[in-house]
Amino acid sequence: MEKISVCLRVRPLNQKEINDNEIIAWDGSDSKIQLNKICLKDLIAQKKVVNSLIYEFNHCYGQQADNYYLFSTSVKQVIMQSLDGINGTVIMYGQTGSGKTFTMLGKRNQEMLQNNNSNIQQLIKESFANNQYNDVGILIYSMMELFKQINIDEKRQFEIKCSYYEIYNEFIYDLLREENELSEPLIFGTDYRKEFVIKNIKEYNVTSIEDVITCISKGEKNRHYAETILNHQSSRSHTIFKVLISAYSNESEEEENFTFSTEACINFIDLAGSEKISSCPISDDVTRNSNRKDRNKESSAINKSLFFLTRVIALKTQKVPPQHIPYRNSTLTKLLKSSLTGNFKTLILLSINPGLSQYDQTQSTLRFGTSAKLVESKIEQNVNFDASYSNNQQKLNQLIQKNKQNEKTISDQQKIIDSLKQQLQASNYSEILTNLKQSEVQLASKPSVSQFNETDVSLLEKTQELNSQLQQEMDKNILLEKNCTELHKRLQKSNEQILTYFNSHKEMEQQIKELRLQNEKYEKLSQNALNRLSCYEGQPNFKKFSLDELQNLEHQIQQCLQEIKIEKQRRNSFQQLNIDAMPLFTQPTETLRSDRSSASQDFRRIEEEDSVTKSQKKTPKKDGKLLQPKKQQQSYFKATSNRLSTLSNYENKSPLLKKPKNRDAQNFAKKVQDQKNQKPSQIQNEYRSKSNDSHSKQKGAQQPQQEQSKLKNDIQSLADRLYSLSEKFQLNRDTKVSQVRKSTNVNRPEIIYETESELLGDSRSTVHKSNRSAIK
Ligand SMILES: Nc1ncnc2c1ncn2[C@@H]1O[C@H](COP(=O)(O)OP(=O)(O)OP(=O)(O)O)[C@@H](O)[C@H]1O
Repeated sequence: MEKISVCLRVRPLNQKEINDNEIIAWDGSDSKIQLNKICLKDLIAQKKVVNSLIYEFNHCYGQQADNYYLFSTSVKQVIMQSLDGINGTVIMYGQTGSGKTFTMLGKRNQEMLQNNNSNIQQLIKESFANNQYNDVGILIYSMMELFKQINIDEKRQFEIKCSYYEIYNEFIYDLLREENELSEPLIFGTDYRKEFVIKNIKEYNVTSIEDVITCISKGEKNRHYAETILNHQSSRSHTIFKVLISAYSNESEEEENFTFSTEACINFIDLAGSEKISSCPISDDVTRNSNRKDRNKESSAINKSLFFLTRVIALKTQKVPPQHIPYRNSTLTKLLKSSLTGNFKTLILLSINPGLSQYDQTQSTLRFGTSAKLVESKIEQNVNFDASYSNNQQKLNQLIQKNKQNEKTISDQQKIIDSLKQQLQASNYSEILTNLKQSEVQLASKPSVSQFNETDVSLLEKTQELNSQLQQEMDKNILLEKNCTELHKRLQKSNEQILTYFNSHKEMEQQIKELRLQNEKYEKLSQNALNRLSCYEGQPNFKKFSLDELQNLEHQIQQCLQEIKIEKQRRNSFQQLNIDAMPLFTQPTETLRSDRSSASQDFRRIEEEDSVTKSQKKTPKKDGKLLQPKKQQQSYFKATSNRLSTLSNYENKSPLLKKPKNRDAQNFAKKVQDQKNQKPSQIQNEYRSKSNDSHSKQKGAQQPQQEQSKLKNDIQSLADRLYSLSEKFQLNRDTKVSQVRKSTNVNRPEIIYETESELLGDSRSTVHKSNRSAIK
């Protein structure tokens, strides 16, 4: 047993109610609703309530909830179960103007139906696009869902039928009938289960949502509306939109030889307003234009039916329900009997106006809902095993019809043959003969009546089978096409990737080529080195190295080379210094020369003076230079002659210094360098002595010129630096070479020198070599 679901929807206040300063009386949550504190106080003061009442339902939808949300959270499950043969009923209950029709049909759909505009697809599209889910009602959303599920179900075939009728003044009217038949009320009968059924109601086959809209549209036109003050378009009848869903399984149960099928119906019931007549005043216009008696009659019929509905529910929910429940008291209860007694999944949607002024009506709706939710029903699946039989019966009828047609064709053909035969007997026309033959052939190709009966059934089955196979193949084809396009896309992507890989592969090949060349070069180098190394293999101290040792050795050599390189750079800078210093070297030579000539002149003059002094025995003149004492003169003479001899000595030893002043500076520097490389210490000494000589001569000559002394100083410092650097350079070299020798135990300077020049790319390896030997 399953309890009836009861949900509540609270509509927002409309503009008129806002203008009238209507107060919202109710606070709702997910499943509960209660009077808010301010209104509760008021009502307690008015002695309408004693304390707060909390009403609880399956779901409470607030003012913001829309139709689609309501459908998806409550109605959808009823629809889904109907596809499996479980009946369903969705009942809208509430006072007039509380939003029952709004929920059932939707805001814009309602207008659309009244304006003969049936572009439902457009409306649905727009409502989804604009998030206006109140434009369409739960009925359309349900039917949409139904068709959606049917279309994706491959194992079953469905047949959907719709009927639309109303209970007006306790009479049932078929809303889908033509206008002239509308006034004829329908009557009740009972089916084999003793359930009430409406006789002769029209059922329309529907295959799309458009078909459904056509039905509703037709019904809405015929529906009885009347204007009340509470609601401009108040429904004055209970309307029922009934949907019959029959499902046939495609897979027959071999053993039992029947086709499994289910049947279910869903009733969408929009009840008329549940208000009391007293609280439902009729507008003046209506009073003027129509019969007030009619309106009262309508209202009393509505109220009566709703009263009996409430009563039935109350009886059913008693602790011990009475054996007899008076369903027959009203048309509505008769109709709802099956929905309330069992085998129906029933959902009651209560709608309320939240205004304080509508408190009594709302309270009555809430009470109805509270008792309704206690009603239990036994839900079972409606399985119809007879459906296969009726289905087969239908097929048989079709075959019989076909046979009849074929029989007629055969008899027609026979008649033609007979007439042709007669013609043939009358004359021997070949044309007639051929016609006859053709007719006979045609006739032979047609199955006989008896044959037809047997073969046609199997043919039909085969055709169906082939059709389904064809469908399957087509589906497969579509799938394959999809896969193909997908694969094609992937292939394109892969091609692009291959192209990029190809390009990078090309680049890498080029790089590999270059690396190979380098490798070859290095291999050659290492081969050369190995060859040279092999020369030493025979030597007694030769030791074979492990890879680590060789690597270590190589590292040391690299370090040594690095230092050599630095020394080289230093030497280059010395060269540059030499070039810069060249004019300084040439200058003192010239000065020395002039010194020598002036000194020899002085010497001669002193000798002359000496001889004159000797002969005349006179005191020397007072002009300084010539008035020196003899001792001084002698020592000066001695010093000068010493200096001169040193200079000439120096000139003999260093012919380069004798070179004229305009000699090419570069050449000079180079040769100085060469000389320095050969005998650095000797040259340095010479420079020193030269410098000293020059200094002392200048002193002796008493020609203290500042410039000259500065130049001399410069030369001296340069010479010193050159000397020390050259010494240092030699020392470094020797130390390194001896270190390497020590570490390798082999005396093989050639290897180092050659490797150095090869690795540094120095074309002057021979110079280094010779230099090295010189240094050694
Ligand atoms: N949830 C809602 N949001 C906005 N407007 C609503 C809502 N519910 C109802 N309305 C408006 O309230 C008015 C009355 O609604 P509706 O006609 O659906 O009431 P009803 O309960 O069907 O009344 P009756 O029983 O008299 O037919 C309509 O103008 C409708 O647009």
